[in-house]
Amino acid sequence: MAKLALLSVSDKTGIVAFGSELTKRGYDIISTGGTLKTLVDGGVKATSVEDVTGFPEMLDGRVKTLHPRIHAGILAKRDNPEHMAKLKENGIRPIDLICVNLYPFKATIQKDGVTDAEAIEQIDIGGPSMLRAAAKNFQDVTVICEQADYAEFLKRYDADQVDRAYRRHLAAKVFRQTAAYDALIAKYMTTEAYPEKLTLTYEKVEDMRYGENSHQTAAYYKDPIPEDYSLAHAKQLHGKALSYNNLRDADAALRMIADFDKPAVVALKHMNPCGIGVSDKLLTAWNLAYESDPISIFGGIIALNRKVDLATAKKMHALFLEIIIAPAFDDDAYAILAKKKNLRIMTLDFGKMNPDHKDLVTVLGGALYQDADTTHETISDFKVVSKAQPTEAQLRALQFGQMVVKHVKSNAIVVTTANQTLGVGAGQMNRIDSLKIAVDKAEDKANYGNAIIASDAFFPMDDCVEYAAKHNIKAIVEPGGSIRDQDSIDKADEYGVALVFTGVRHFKH
Ligand SMILES: NC(=O)c1ncn([C@@H]2O[C@H](COP(=O)(O)O)[C@@H](O)[C@H]2O)c1NC=O
Repeated sequence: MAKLALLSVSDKTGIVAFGSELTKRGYDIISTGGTLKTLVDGGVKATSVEDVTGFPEMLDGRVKTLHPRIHAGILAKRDNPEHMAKLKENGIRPIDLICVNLYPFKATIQKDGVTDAEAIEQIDIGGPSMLRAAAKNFQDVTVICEQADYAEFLKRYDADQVDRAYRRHLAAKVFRQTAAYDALIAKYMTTEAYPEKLTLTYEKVEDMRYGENSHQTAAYYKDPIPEDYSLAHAKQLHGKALSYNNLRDADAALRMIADFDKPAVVALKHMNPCGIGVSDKLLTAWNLAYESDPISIFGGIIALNRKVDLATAKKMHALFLEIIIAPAFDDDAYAILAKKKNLRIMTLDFGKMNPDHKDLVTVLGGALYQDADTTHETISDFKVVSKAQPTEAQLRALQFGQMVVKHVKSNAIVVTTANQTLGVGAGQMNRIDSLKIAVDKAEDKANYGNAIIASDAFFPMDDCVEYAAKHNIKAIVEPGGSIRDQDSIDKADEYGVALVFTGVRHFKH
């Protein structure tokens, strides 16, 4: 008897050609309403599923293929005589090939103003049931859930290579696809922040040349429905493919620059800022960021939150940089930057971090899922705990400093003015070492006279205040909260330093 294929697809692209090729290879075809019409209109001979089940499609299409005549035909084990006898006894024909793609749930929930009823109606039930049944019975049934596999299947069929390994490969793909489909539905319906099962799903963007190091393999995946402000929306206009480290750095840069409304330039290395400048003009912001640390910026990632002009582009062109990302580039600015073959030039409409964004990190044997640190404190949140009161200018610098320090790996100390980082001390295992690094980088800078210090977490003892004061720092912002806060306050008073507490820690491990 001829082989039997069931075709039931929402996205009908390529289905006529595929159906036609199947019939040429001797397959009989059965199909659901819309697919059947497409096939027949396209000149492909096919029979209605209704004729097989003896039941009309009903309940607005909620029940079409959910019938034992279909599912027994898929699930029967061909080498099990009892199964085959049962099929015969009930006049059921084995189905050899299932080709299904599902209702467009993802596209539906992305539509503006979609109602709950519309979304729910696009939850496919019969399709996944057939796909899963066929995938379970891959020993005997071939299952195709992607148009990309139509041609490959035909090629293999002709070469007599539709073997068990290939069918298993197709079956595994089905379980990934239905799991991802259900994960999206679960996300749409779930109201809990931390449900009992975390069923996140990501779609592959590309295999990467390597991971964090050249001996590590890696691939890049994106959220199927990325947040508005995210790397997934960035467009690469020029340059080499982004590496694993590039993507992580670019992500860190986007998180940093989102905090600034005025023209800002973030220069970043290894996920830490090496220079941030803010001004009324982009070029001035660039100069401030560059002068923060002209050495570390070499090979850095630059994010700019305004359209890049020629003057700023020329400055950047003079350096070796890995990535430049901005909302747009003037034509002449782009032309000069694009002279560098390898420089990655990217655009992204900058915005604010989604306040509900959650970050996922893996640990051995599990994962941690938490709110992203999207807040920063403003002057109105500051509590002056020292006798000395910060000046207006110092308050603005303290605000800038504590906006920057939360983006620096802990233990983090930054020395800044109100619009420029002067020294960044990142990732040391004790706070005083971070402070020493930050001060050492800052001390010879022209603007050091206006410098303040910001710390991502409290000072466990008074040594940081003392060190800062001895290096001419006049104002410090830190969260407070140490049992020895009073020691730091006393030390600030001893040196006449203004000490401000925010009450909010910004660790970044
Ligand atoms: N309910 C069912 O029995 C059923 N069987 C197949 N489907 C889906 O119906 C779609 C194809 O429908 P049509 O051929 O009528 O355009 C496919 O996406 C397929 O996954 C069904 N629909 C949804 O659950």
